[in-house]
Amino acid sequence: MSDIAIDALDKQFGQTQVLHQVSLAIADGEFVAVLGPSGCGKTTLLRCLAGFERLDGGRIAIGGETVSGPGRHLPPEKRGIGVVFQNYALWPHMSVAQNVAYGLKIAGLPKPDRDRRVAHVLDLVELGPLAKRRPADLSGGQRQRVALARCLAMESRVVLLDEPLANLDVHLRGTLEEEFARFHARSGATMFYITHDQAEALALADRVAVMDRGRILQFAPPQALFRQPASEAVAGFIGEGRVLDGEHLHPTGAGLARASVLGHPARLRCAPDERPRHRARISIHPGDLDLVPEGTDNAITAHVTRASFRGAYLRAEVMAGPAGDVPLSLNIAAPASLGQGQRISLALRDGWVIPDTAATS
Ligand SMILES: Nc1ncnc2c1ncn2[C@@H]1O[C@H](COP(=O)(O)OP(=O)(O)OP(=O)(O)O)[C@@H](O)[C@H]1O
Repeated sequence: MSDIAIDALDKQFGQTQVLHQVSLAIADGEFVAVLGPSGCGKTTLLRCLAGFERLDGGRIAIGGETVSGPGRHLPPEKRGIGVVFQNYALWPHMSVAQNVAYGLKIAGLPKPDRDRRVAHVLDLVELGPLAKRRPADLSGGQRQRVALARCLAMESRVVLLDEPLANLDVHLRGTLEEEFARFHARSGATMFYITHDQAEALALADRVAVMDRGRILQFAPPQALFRQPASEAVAGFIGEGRVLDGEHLHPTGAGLARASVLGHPARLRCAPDERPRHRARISIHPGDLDLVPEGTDNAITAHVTRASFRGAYLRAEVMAGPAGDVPLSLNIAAPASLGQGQRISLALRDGWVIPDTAATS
């Protein structure tokens, strides 16, 4: 088993606390992405997990065995972990096959077994014909696959990936995202994937840990982060989210509620234990707003500040609400045309009442 239990992890560099009470319970074989802005502590968390850093507090267990904790620090090579770094950390003087075989050689696997396993994993990542090439003669994507082949060859049950797609072009990123998904399906390994790119995190992971300033804000499946953000910070961070004021919130049962948003009644989703309150904060996304004919009942009025052509749809930035001072974005299916300054009417189709964590029960 290679489940990972991170419990109340603290880490500081000098006087600076970089990780605060980080706890994550990751299931065996799960694909977890850690998403957060630059400097929030993602790489430090990965390095703690890999054993490159010692903890200042808390505990990490892999497959039930404590690898870091009070009085214990298992060295990186004893953790059964494969790491794919941003630069892939390939040996420049070794061929593709030698790079993949290196760990097996150190582990003492006899040469015939080694050769067999290397040939097999190079086939899996479709690099068999390039086995004799040096890393310098490979594309970024091919180097990436060598790094993955190395994890496959070592049969790592846990694979840590540190921004593996950074520095690659958009087309290659798409192809390699599929590569990771295939690698995960094939190996069944527990994957821990660091990124600051939310599209990547949401597309790949079973669950995403959203991190900010050394703390985990929410750890949930991509859909839940998008549809039920736990806080304003997550709501504003995921999927071009906007947070609006709601008034006179009335839960109506079954996770639904009514409230006044931008001066008009709205039907919203909420937590099942949500209570009536005067004020609430509402999470919405561009897809929750529809253009409706002028004069539609309860429509929100807005004026267009910018409209841009995006191929399949038109993207509109508008100012909405009774005072025309609330910025919103929406996507309108093509063909459509909107001009700057044009007055439009909108309907709010969906929204999520952000739970009031300060509420007393
Ligand atoms: N060895 C170190 N000594 C001192 N400070 C460090 C050290 N390593 C990281 N830090 C600091 O810890 C904080 C978190 O860094 P970390 O690299 O974990 O962030 P990150 O989220 O991975 O950022 P990025 O996405 O830019 O790589 C930063 O403020 C960084 O400057």
